Amino acid sequence: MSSKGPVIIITGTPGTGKSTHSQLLVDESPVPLKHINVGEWVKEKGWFEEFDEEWQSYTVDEDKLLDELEPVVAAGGVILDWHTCEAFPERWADLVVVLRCDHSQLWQRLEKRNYHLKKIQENNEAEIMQVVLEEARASYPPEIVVELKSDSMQDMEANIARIVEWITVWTKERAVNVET
Ligand SMILES: Nc1ncnc2c1ncn2[C@@H]1O[C@H](COP(=O)(O)OP(=O)(O)O)[C@@H](O)[C@H]1O
Repeated sequence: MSSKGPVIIITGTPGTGKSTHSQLLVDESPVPLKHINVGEWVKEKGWFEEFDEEWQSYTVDEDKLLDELEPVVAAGGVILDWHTCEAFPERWADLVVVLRCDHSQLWQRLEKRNYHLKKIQENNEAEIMQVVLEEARASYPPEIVVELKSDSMQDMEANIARIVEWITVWTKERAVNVET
């Protein structure tokens, strides 16, 4: 019997609901899951090379990040929550969830976060052009990439139920010990 839970990547444009979904999944998953907010992790550990004032973003030290994540991922039972997913090796992921959001809703969510206008525009355009979805599709096999709408609380509830169902089936198929 294996005790390894799945590795789930939750990705999407900032503000689409990755962290909120991840927290709910940690609470509702039938197997223990560890939520790694990769952006926060990078900042906490100082794994970035420079801060771009104009775009208010970091250039991440990806080699360092991947080295540190490798053993965490190998242990299984992880949610990787990040606005990009192409840096992660294909072999890591059991499921890749791409959250999508209506652009006017996204605009409001990012405004509430006090992002400056340029950053709101950049993210909103990326969402309209489905940049993260295309990136996920280019990086992982199509059967493990799932696009989910995250406009409302109802969407979120349905998404969580669906992912919990997926985890239940996945763990049963692999006879994962759910008692841990
Ligand atoms: N499906 C949803 N319906 C309503 N509000 C949502 C939904 N998903 C996220 N939110 C809200 O949008 C904001 C951004 O969510 P968050 O999970 O922090 O996004 P991300 O981690 O993708 O940046 C939060 O205030 C959250 O409560």
